[in-house]
Amino acid sequence: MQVKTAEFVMSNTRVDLCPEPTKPEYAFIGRSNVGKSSLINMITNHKNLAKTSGKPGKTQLINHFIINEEWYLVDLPGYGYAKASKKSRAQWDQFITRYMLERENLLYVFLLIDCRIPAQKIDLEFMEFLGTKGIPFIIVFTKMDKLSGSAFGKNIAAYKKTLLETWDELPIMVFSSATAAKGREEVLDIIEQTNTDFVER
Ligand SMILES: Nc1nc2c(ncn2[C@@H]2O[C@H](COP(=O)(O)OP(=O)(O)OP(=O)(O)O)[C@@H](O)[C@H]2O)c(=O)[nH]1
Ligand SMILES: [Mg+2]
Repeated sequence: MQVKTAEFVMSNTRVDLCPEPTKPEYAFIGRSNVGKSSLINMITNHKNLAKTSGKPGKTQLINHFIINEEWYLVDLPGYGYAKASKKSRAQWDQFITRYMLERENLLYVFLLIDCRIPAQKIDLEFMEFLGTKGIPFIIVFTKMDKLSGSAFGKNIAAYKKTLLETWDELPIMVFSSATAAKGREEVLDIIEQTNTDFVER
């Protein structure tokens, strides 16, 4: 699939203020600094569509982008930022949980994992939350360019093993690098294949 147009629509913290849920939506979530905003830019081929930063905690709101005037990509704030205050963590929990549960046009969540880091409790718990609520998700391993092929293979094998301790089968997985433009076609293919599942309620 080709990305012909990609435009910013709006930012907010409230589901009821998001765009009308009349088009399929795909959200990007994961720990702060994992590369959510960078991946959105890479996929859409727009350098600065989503704001990125070397410092964790850059994205703070629910950001909607419309692609080809047909579907939404949503950049979300990350979780697990050690320096975030208790209050801001509680706020994150509240509005992200609401978004996940109430956003009726949300088709898939892309859950990003840094391929260099061993399985983290916070990510596994978030997957469990999605599983319990029946929200379909895809794992995207990020920053592949930062590891050699053998270290990467070893880390992914260990991650799969951890997942199989709780899940009967592995979710779909995509391996990506925003700097090396890897994983773009895979993500776009998933979107193309699932777009048609959308039924307006
Ligand atoms: N080498 C490399 N660096 C990356 C990649 N993806 C993101 N980065 C870098 O990682 C940092 C964080 O990227 P962001 O895209 O802002 O991360 P985020 O998940 O949106 O972070 P928050 O909005 O703070 O939750 C930036 O310095 C990016 O340049 C990648 O695939 N490879
Ligand atoms: Mg971000």
